Amino acid sequence: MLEIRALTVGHGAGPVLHGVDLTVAAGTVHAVLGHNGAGKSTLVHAVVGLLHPTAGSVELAGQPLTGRGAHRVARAGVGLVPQGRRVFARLTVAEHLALARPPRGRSSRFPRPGPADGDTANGTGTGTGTGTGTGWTVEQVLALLPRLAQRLGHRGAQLSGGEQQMLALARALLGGPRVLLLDEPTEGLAPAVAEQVLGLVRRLAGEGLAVLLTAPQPRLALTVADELTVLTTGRVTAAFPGPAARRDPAALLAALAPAPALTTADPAPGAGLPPRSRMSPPGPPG
Ligand SMILES: Nc1ncnc2c1ncn2[C@@H]1O[C@H](COP(=O)(O)OP(=O)(O)OP(=O)(O)O)[C@@H](O)[C@H]1O
Repeated sequence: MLEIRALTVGHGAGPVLHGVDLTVAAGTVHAVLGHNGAGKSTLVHAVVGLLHPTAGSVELAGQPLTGRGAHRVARAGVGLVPQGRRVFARLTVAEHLALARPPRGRSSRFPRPGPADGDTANGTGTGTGTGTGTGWTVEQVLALLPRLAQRLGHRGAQLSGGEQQMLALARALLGGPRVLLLDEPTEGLAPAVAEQVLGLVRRLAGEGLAVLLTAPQPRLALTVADELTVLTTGRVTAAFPGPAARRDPAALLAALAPAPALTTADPAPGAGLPPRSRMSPPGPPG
C-alpha cells in the first residue's frame, strides 16, 4: 500500500534521512522505532508532504506522492495523527469534528472497509461499523471512540492526554485515510491509556488500513506491530517481523541500544568537561 523507496530528506541543512526504504501493507501495523532525533518525525513529515525529499520516492498503491503538497497527499488517502496531538485548546470536540468532517455531499473519499455489523470498538456494540462503503461519518467515529461522544462540549484544553489523542485520531479518520501515520501516539500517556490507543490502532489495521506508527521505545509498539523498523541517525539499521521480535526481542533491543556512553577511561573528547557531562548518553532520556 505505502511504498517508501530510498528516501533522502532533511530540513534544509543536509539530509536527516539517508536512503530509507520501508513498506506498509494494507491491514498491517508497521512500527518505526528510534531514539530521539533518529528521524522518525522527519520520515512522517516527508510521507505526508510537509517536507520534500531530495531523492527517493513515496507511493500509495502505486500512485506517486513524492513532491505533492500536504493537502494533495491527504486527499490521496494519507491521514496523520501528529506528534503532540495538535489539538486546539479553545475549540470543543464537536468543533474539531465539524472542521475535520468531509464537505457536505462528499463523505470520506475512500470507502471504509469495515468490520462485520455490530463489531464496534471496545465491545460497546453500537452497531455502526457496517462497512457499507460510505466512508467514516462522525457517528461512526464516535462509535469507535465513545469517550469523545461524552466530551463533545469540552474544549481541547480540558481533555486528558488520552482524550486528545483520540480526538486527533478521530480527525484523521474523518479524512478517510487508506494509510494512517501516527507519530509517537503513546507519548505522555499512562500505560493503560496507551494500550487502549494501540488497541484502536490494531483494530483499524484489522479493518484494512495500512498503519505506520513511530515510537522511541519498543515495549508498547511490539505488542501491535506486524513489522518493526529501527532508524538510527536517519538510516534503517534493522528490521524485524513482529512475531519473531515478540518471540525473541533480544535482537530488537540490541538494535535500539544507545551508543555506549563515554567513561572516564575513554581518552580526551570530554577533557575539560565536568564528569557528569562525559557520562551522559547522547540525546535526552526516553
Ligand atoms: N524543523 C527542523 N529544522 C531543522 N532541523 C530539524 C527540524 N526538525 C527536526 N530537525 C532535526 O532532524 C533530526 C531528526 O529529528 P526528528 O524530529 O525527525 O527525530 P525523531 O526521531 O522524531 O525524534 P523525537 O523522538 O525526539 O521526536 C534531528 O537532528 C532534529 O534536530
